Amino acid sequence: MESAGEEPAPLLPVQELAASRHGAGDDGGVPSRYVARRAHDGSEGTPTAAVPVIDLGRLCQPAGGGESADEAAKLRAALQSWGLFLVVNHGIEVSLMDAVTEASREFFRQPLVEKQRYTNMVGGNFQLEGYGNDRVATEEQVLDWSDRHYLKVEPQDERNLALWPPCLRDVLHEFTTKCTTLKDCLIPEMAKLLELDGNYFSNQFSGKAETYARFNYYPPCPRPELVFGLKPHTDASFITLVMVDNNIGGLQVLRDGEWYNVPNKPDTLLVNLGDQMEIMSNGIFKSPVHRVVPDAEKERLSVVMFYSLDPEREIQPAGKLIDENHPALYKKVKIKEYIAGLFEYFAQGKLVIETAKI
Ligand SMILES: O=C(O)CCC(=O)C(=O)O
Ligand SMILES: [Fe+2]
Repeated sequence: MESAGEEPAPLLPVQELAASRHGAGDDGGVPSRYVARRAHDGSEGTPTAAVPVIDLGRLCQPAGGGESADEAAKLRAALQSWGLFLVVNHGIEVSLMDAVTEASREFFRQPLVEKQRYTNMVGGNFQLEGYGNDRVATEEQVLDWSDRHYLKVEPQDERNLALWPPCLRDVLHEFTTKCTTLKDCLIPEMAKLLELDGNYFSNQFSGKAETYARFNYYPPCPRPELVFGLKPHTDASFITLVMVDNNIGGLQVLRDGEWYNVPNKPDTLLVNLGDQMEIMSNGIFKSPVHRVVPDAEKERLSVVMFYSLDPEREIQPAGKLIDENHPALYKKVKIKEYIAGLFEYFAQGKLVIETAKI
């Protein structure tokens, strides 16, 4: 047994683990620490989510007009139902998206010793940034069937370039710039849907607002129905952009107690709302619970950009959305403390948004 407060030893990356297992036994060689659920929990018949596809060029036309109103109506439906949507005509060249995915693949394909140069375990202590797995707090914690590389990309002067592998540097810089333009275009449209000033949310993003990039790698798993690539969670961000390897599904979203597959559409980006938006919109917009299931045969990669407000900022439901018929549903929370809470709750398989509810 571990003594209280002592962290268990770091784990082998799942990529290495997957490569060393050969499907022996009932559990296909999946170690018990990764077994999150019983087989046959109904995931075979998972329906597909009818996730709206939003044309960003039409949505963000400077003069507004009919086409833009159509897209805005679709956006409203998306934000009030699934909490996520796909974006086309998003202004990011397919060649850049492919280059980022390829660079990520190249990073994970390197020998372990190369990747360990960017490890998130420094002197036996877990660091948020870097390559590895999530923090392991207890022996009982159910582990996810994935590895990741996690980097702060904004503010630019807070980048820890020593953790940026050469193969990712230029493409990640360019991708961040493009994703931030996309986010800056989307967020005013969301404010307008709530009848808030168009700049209401944008004004909350100061120069200290933080963006993290997360490169997820999900190796094939001999028994995908027993594990999660990522456990069910909501994102603690304001908004998240996800680029998924074109050919492999696996992302699922929870709605009214039922899981749905999120469809894959080549060259699109997926946008999902985070808890910061749910809180500030007083729950009108939802931060969806989602999870990832690995594939039995194929590896899966995703690149995720988490846009968050300044860690020192406190947020609460927008005053204009509160009146006697619409009481505040969430407490005031400090971003920094909320995000720290996310990692703690995620490790325990719980949702941090519950702590913010009144
Ligand atoms: O890999 C994906 O499709 C989603 C990843 C995700 O939800 C996350 O990194 O928070
Ligand atoms: Fe997520």
